[in-house]
Amino acid sequence: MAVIREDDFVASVADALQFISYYHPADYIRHLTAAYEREESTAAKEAIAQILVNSRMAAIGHRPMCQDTGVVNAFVAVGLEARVETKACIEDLVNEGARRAYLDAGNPLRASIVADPLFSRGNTRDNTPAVVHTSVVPGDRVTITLMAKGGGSENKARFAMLNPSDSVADWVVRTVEALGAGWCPPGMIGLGVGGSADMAMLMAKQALFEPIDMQDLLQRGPASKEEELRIELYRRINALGIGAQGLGGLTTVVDVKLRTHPTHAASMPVGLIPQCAANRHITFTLDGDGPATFTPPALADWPQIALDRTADTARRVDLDTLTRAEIARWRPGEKLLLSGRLLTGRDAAHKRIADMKARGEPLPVDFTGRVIYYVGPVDAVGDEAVGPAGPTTATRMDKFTEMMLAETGLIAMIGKAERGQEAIDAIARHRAAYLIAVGGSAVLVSQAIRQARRVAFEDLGMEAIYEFTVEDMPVTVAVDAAGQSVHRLGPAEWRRRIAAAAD
Ligand SMILES: O=C(O)C[C@H](O)C(=O)O
Repeated sequence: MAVIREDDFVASVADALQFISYYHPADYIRHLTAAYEREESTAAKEAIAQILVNSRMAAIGHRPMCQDTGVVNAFVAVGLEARVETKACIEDLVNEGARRAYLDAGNPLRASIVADPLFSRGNTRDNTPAVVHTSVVPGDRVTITLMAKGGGSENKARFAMLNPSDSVADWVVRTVEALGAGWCPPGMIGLGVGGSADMAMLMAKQALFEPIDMQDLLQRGPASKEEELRIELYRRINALGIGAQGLGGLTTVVDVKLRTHPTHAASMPVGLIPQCAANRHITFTLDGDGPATFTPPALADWPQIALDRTADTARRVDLDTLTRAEIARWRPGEKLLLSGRLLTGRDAAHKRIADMKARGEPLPVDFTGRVIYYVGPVDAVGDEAVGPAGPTTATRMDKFTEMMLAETGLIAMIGKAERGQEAIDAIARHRAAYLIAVGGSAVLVSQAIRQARRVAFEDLGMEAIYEFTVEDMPVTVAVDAAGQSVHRLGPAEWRRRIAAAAD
């Protein structure tokens, strides 16, 4: 009987979570590189290039590839003949491993979990608790699959109870079309079909652990009806033209993964979970022979890409003297290099600002003439000004946009993904602008941040308001002062082009 020591279990979970925070799986890099080489849309190609360069920087620097270091999902399969030498339960062991990994002094990961989700939503400060699923299997080993799942892609999980005669493919394509870009394409779509409502969602999550092999599948051809469906969905989703970061382009998904299970004759449960560019998961086995070890990928797995950072192709912007007149000259799709000071703020800060305004209280920060960056950064280590600090989904801030522009003096915003009509109307009304940085390129973005200091709402942890001083921070104009949106123009154009090429 294999005897697994408690500390080997905990240390293996901690090491694995550290490992996946900075190493992308090789299959994702290979498929993303193929997408980069194929991409014809300039904006989408640049976004994929940034994700690949960022991935290499994270691997070299051992810093998180994305500032959203995720919620820990653990699937623990305990062999009936294995013995884990502990008085704790499996969930506690996973949580202890997560705590160690997220509080690691050399590479602290971001604490994103809030307790009491309905009311106080206080940050637990160590990213626990994890979501733990335990099963009992034959054998004398313990096999653990860990995933650190980002909030932006998890937010776009969907479920439908279809009729048995309905087309699952049509539902999936319609659903992905409506997701927008908050899940940070290009990535994968995990599907679970059958079982019960809860099982379909679980299978959709587990499908994302399977190897990414769409390029091989396309080459060898389908060997089953499931593989035929995967190819159909891969082609139809990419034909939507959504593209990297929703900018319009050829690749929205690099693969579609599928699990199925027998179901009731009356039912067709379908779960859909997208996986963003921060594709972090790993499986290892404990056999009583010490903690698990993890083999780093070879740097040769990453393509060598030089990003275009010359001022010839980008407008330089001084944030400290920025005026509405200057903002009015920006055009959708234009590249900007920002220098100077900006403020940060995301979900919890916006809610608190709105509540304070409603109560007539003065704000602790003056937003007049300022630009806000929607971000929750990772804490700094060594000589970093701040840790990885990529954008968060701006769409969640839409409902606060009119208030921020009308009542605080704010003149522009930076985030990722599309804005809804409510926010676009507010932007046009106030002659403001919305800029985007590339989601999933957090290390790269943080290179432009020279100084960072918390200026308000310290109790919100990573959701506090910071002031960043940036130098040549690359962004793209996503909604201009006239209310034109690249997230509408780009996908519409690439959908047309892809359809024309198919005729
Ligand atoms: O929490 C974040 O930093 C980002 C989030 O995962 C998002 O994609 O909106």
